[in-house]
Amino acid sequence: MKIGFIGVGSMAKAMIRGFIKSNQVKPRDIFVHSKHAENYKNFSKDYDLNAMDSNEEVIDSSDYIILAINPDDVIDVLKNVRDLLDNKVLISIVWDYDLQRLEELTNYDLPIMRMVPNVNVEENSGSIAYNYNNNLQDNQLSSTINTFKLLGKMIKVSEDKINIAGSLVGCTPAYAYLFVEAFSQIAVKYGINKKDANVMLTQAVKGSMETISKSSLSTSDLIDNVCSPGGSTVKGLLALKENGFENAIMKCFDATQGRH
Ligand SMILES: NC(=O)C1=CN([C@@H]2O[C@H](COP(=O)(O)OP(=O)(O)OC[C@H]3O[C@@H](n4cnc5c(N)ncnc54)[C@H](OP(=O)(O)O)[C@@H]3O)[C@@H](O)[C@H]2O)C=CC1
Ligand SMILES: O=C(O)[C@@H]1CCC=N1
Repeated sequence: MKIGFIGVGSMAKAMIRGFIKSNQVKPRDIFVHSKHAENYKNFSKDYDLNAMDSNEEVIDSSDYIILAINPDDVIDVLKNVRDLLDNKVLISIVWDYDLQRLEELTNYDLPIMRMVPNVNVEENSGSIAYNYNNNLQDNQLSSTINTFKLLGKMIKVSEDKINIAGSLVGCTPAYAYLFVEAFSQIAVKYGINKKDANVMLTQAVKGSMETISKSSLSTSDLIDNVCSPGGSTVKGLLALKENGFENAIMKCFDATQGRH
């Protein structure tokens, strides 16, 4: 499968690194272009990709085109390439651009898949919420899913829920990093060096996520299991609640749902 990237920013780079780490996608089957030559040419050289001189050339060389640009650039970019997309599959990772808008900006026959990935795709442990329009053929769907499964878990979501799923999938890594960063800073205050604190915290968080995904217990039961009666955990938990942890999470999530 020849994969083209229009835009080679943080997310495209994470996807490309994930594809290469999987050993299932050859660097020479990846074609890239972005706005600034110094950005995409250096990256392309580092990974032995095909650096193309224009978005048009990316499309010409690829079967599956990943639109990996920011929402404000979509209208201009698609205006210039919409007539070149015949017989291609467009995969958009653009935040808050629904399938209907993408169809309006291209042509109504184009197979389009919409995805919200997260940066963990770089380590092949990402998640990708996705949906697609009716123009996508079964073989296009299965080959896309088989390829993107290399990057992590694929989760099909209806169009009316994809922004909500997108916040859960796409934004959460930053909050998880902040959670670890906040605890590691306090560990430094108590005299543990940050590197050791990060090792301990990362393993504790990773193990907890593993437990959530494998256990038959609900998350609230799992919390209860950690809280020994009269113990430290419940005191910490109540301190979190008293200081607005859950309210802060709610505000955080609401903020991610603001339209651009
Ligand atoms: N970062 C994340 O974790 C996630 C991001 N997304 C979505 O993915 C999209 C990209 O995000 P992200 O990678 O973080 O953003 P970046 O700002 O890092 O990357 C944007 C890319 O778009 C390129 N670009 C801008 N104009 C053009 C153009 N005319 N032609 C070709 N390329 C162009 C830029 O080029 P150059 O580098 O040369 O300046 C850059 O490579 C966004 O819509 C975002 O919402 C979705 C889920 C998660
Ligand atoms: O911050 C953003 O808008 C993008 C979408 C999800 C993660 N990064």
